[in-house]
Amino acid sequence: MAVAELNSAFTKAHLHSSQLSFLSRSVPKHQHCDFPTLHRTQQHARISCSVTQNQVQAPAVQIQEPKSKSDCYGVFCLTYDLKAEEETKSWKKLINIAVSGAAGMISNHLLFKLASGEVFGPDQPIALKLLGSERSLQALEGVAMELEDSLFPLLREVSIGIDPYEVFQDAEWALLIGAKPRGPGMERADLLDINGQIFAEQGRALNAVASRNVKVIVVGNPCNTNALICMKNAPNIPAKNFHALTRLDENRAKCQLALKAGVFYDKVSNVTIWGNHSTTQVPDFLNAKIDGMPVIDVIKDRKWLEEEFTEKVQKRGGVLIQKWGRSSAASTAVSIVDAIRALITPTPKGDWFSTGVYTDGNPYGIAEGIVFSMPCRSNGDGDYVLVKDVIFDDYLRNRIAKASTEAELLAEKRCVAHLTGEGIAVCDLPGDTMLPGEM
Ligand SMILES: NC(=O)C1=CN([C@@H]2O[C@H](COP(=O)(O)OP(=O)(O)OC[C@H]3O[C@@H](n4cnc5c(N)ncnc54)[C@H](OP(=O)(O)O)[C@@H]3O)[C@@H](O)[C@H]2O)C=CC1
Ligand SMILES: O=C([O-])CC(=O)C(=O)O
Repeated sequence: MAVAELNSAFTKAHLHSSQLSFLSRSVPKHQHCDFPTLHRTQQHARISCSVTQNQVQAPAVQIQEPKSKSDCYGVFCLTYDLKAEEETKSWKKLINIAVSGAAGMISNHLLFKLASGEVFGPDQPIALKLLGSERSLQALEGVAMELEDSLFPLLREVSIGIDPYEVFQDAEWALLIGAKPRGPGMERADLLDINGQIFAEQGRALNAVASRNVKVIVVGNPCNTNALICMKNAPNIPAKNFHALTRLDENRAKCQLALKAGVFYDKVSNVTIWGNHSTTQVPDFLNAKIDGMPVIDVIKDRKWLEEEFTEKVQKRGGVLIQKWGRSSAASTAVSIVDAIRALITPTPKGDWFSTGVYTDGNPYGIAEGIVFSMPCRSNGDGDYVLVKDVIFDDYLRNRIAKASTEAELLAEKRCVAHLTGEGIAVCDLPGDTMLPGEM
């Protein structure tokens, strides 16, 4: 993209959105920025340019650099004065949000929700740090351009890059979406290994450069075991900060229960997804409620609950792929928003939410050392506790054991032992179970 074009787009976007007073601008006509970065902090806005490893970059010239950043190359750093901006006075401190697979389908929905303020709130400015690869870098520039053109006042910085050690710097949230999709004929063990390598590296990068209390939500499949690998490679970050996304499954379960009961879905609460984000997951109707009443007292069709409901939720992703020709993207982005909001707002009294978290110390007797979806509550500080007051009867216990979601995760863990530092991998996966999207 030409520099002049960039300047005009960034300047226009910023002036228009926040009525900034323009302080200084210095951009040589001859230079070209392939990987532009828009930075807008409370005091400054600047455009910078990240480079790939094999690119030659002109010497950096710093212009009123507010904080030291390796990706800001002076001539591309524009500085504005935001002090006059009344509306920012009540804003909170900027937070850094890293997103991998940022040029993918899910991100294409998610990034605009994050930037709009609907996730972290109307007084929370954000910086988006987008991770791509050589293959997606050009597309990522397109994503960044669309973000600029959206004139989001709360979006203060956008940076793109392909090195997780740069992109994850100071990240307070890491939304790890990028992963290789399972192709025809590919064994689950192969997928575990290929994607496991990605999440091992990203775990190491988070460990090295992210905020010490970064919250990590792993979306890329197989997300439970990817989250485990990421966590094991980031020993300096609390294990409980790592989540595997099962909120989409919870939302799917709520929808099916509402449909069967003939109520709007806001009446459905206390739905837990137990286990793996795969077709072995156990959607829990025993503890679920409709309008405050146990689901089993409202839907008096136990056979439907045990068989049809359960299978519908387990296979919903695959049915959608058959219809759409691609996997759930918009509803996944919505569920990531739900998952974040569940951690940053107090859980409504008596309710809970599902998320895949580390099992160590769990009160349900589930094997330790795996990432397993369980019911949680939060007081809104980004942390959570496991819910103790759930009915955990023989039906549920057997279902979790017999449907082998626990055995499956334990087998996946053995299969990636080489990536978690737990010895030599032994891959004895029980059957070739599937992701919800594979049928
Ligand atoms: N947990 C859940 O509930 C759900 C999880 N998912 C999972 O989320 C992930 C992303 O889905 P979606 O955004 O739709 O997928 P897309 O195919 O649109 O994007 C995936 C991104 O992954 C990155 N990627 C990383 N490694 C590879 C590789 N080896 N080959 C190809 N691409 C790679 C690519 O970005 P780049 O080149 O920049 O690395 C790509 O943009 C998938 O793993 C999917 O299975 C989907 C729905 C629900
Ligand atoms: O398998 C996939 O890629 C999609 C997926 O996870 C889902 O729809 O739940």
